[in-house]
Amino acid sequence: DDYLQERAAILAQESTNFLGGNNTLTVKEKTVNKIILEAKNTELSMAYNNSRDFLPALHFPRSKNRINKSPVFSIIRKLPKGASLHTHLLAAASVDYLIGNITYRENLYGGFVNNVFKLKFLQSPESDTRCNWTLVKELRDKETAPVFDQWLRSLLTLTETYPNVETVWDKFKKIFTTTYDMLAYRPVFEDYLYQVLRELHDDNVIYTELKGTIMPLYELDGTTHSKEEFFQIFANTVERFKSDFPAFTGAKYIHSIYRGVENDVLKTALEEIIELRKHHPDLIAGFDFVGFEEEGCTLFDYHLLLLEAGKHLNFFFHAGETNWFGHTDLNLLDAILLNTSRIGHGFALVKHPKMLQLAKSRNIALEICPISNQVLMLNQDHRNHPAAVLMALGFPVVIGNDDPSIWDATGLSYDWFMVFMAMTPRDSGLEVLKQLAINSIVYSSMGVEEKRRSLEVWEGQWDKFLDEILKTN
Ligand SMILES: O=c1[nH]cnc2c1ncn2[C@@H]1O[C@H](CO)[C@@H](O)[C@H]1O
Ligand SMILES: [Zn+2]
Repeated sequence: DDYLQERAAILAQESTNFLGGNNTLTVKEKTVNKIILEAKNTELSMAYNNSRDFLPALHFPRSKNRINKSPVFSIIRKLPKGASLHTHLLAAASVDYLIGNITYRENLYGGFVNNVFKLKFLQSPESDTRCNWTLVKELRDKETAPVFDQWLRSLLTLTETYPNVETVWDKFKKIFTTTYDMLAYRPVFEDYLYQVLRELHDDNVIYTELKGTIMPLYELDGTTHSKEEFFQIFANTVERFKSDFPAFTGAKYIHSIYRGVENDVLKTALEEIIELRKHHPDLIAGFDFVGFEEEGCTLFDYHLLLLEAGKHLNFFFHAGETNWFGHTDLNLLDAILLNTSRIGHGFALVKHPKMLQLAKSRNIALEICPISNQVLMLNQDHRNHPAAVLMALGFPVVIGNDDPSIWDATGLSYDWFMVFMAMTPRDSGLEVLKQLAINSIVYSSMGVEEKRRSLEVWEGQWDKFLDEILKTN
């Protein structure tokens, strides 16, 4: 009797501590929860004795089509997920859109610059002398569209397996080199950003924070827009989207530069973004570094500049996106000491109990991007993702999609699926999903009024979602 009591008490304690474990569900939510748990348990049971069928254990490019058929996934697609707070603008729209729409536009040229294939809009191929440009239309006609488009797809995605982290990052970086100039063409940039928001909206996401860099947007005649104009165009596009889709509450920009720049370059970049933010306080949320974390500089290398800039600027640092212990992962410590608002990935955080405690007491949320971690080779099976431990501790976690374009994904639901199926216990259901959605709004950098409105919109969607699940099950 004592034994059973003690056993039950421990289990109860663990489930209360788990992310969302304190949520009490309404009667309606409890009914929906039953439906969700039944679907979850059916899928888990099928995989239990044959873990080859456990979709989160497979490489995403191989599991994607099967996930599309999963009943749990179809519920997650419909579920109002709140926000995506970790998305890189230049890898955020689906590759289908890039290839099927943008690369079919007039005046798009392709050519090899330093052995990397680049795409760019040009009025005449002579206007850029870095290589011999050929019209994409000619390349496509020569090879036939299916062959050429398949080649492009292989260039723009990471769907194979690679020997190690270094080789996968090499290919990953090249993808951005291939598309950068193409996306910096002003009319394309506007359509592209609109499409990014569209795909999130279609996936029942209402708000996002996009990590990007200030692109010198150009016109066909070669004129380029200023940094100020870049933000104006960005802001106008977001506003246009919001007026077309009133349920979408907004998008902000997180300025992101390569983590290997010299100190003087960083100093200028920080001063510049602080200045630009004064003109666009609602759009520019803050600052981050991007790039392979083992490469370039550590946050500690930059800490003096960052301490100063931190008086005027919020940080959203990628940190601890690594399997190493004792060097790269110390970026976590500096991110915390530099007062980061959230941590991107924090894959290594569980190895540092003191930092974990600090992050929790300072209410720093962790942006987890499971599919990114798998494709970029930090782990293979999502059941081994360290975020399961963090969620078990009740640590504030939010889900991001990082670079969905690169793994031929769209929206945020695939990452939610991995978290729900592989990182939460069998009997965790709607209470955890609800908390993940609420977290994404609470830990965003929206102002008080923006948050209030987003929560209100989300609550309306949530109620509709419950009704829809009840109606169709
Ligand atoms: O998860 C990530 N960690 C670090 N850098 C990243 C990640 N995802 C994308 N980028 C980097 O961001 C830039 C595009 O905005 C690219 O340079 C890409 O390498
Ligand atoms: Zn990232």
